[in-house]
Amino acid sequence: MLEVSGLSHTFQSGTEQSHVLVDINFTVNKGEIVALLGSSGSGKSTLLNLMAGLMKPTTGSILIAGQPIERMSENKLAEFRRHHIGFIFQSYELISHLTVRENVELPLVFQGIKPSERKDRAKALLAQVGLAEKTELFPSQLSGGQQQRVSIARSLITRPAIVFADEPTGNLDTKTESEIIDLLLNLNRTLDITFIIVTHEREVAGRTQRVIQLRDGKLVEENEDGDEESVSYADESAAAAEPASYVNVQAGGDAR
Ligand SMILES: Nc1ncnc2c1ncn2[C@@H]1O[C@H](COP(=O)(O)OP(=O)(O)OP(=O)(O)O)[C@@H](O)[C@H]1O
Repeated sequence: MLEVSGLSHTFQSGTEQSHVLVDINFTVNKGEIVALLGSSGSGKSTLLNLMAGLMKPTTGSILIAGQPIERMSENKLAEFRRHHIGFIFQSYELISHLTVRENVELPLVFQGIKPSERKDRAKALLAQVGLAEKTELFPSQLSGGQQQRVSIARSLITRPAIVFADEPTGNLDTKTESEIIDLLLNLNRTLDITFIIVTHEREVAGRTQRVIQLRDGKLVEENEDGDEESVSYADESAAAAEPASYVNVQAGGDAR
């Protein structure tokens, strides 16, 4: 489903080079739900942007559903993303003047699907995420957790091969976070869709089938047996307290 091989990424700012990702290799099978865990500056967003085809890697390859996305033209990539990749963002990214249902339908508008089918599919998915009663409301009339449910429904409406969720519970309280993770686990099981959840929270990562951990741009830990205890977090708090190793990055790079 997703195959990342020999992936490295270097940002260049003037004469400074920052090696943000170094020789990353992993495979995610169809129907898996995987947390991509790492502290701030570890390279999660860069890896996510590469896997989603939003940036080209310096070296290495990314296969999604057998297609090497790093070799695609911008147009082909945009088309590929529209059909095969779903996104869930920390800040929901809903359109405020569209209703909940219209927000969920939007990706199908771009695919030229006729209105009656769009409406049916959006309503079915909204029911599945627990919002059957809210379809004609506007996003501002919903709680944060409900807005994230809308965004989850929108990410699934095209029946994508894989969904990337970027800190999907980052703006939510602990109880709502847990409910949203329950929902993602449930959708993963019932729809057999592959999910990659980017997070810096070990509580979130601890709930997924598998954890891929990044530290300073390198893959440091893999847990494939679903056993939370076998994931080593020993250095995680120390790593979080350290400044990023790429502090020399200037101009254009946010040296965190
Ligand atoms: N466009 C860029 N130019 C230069 N350096 C960059 C650029 N984008 C990111 N970096 C650097 O790459 C490193 C990894 O950043 P990245 O955003 O991938 O980390 P992250 O794990 O997602 O962090 P966070 O959780 O804070 O979002 C950081 O040191 C960052 O400063």
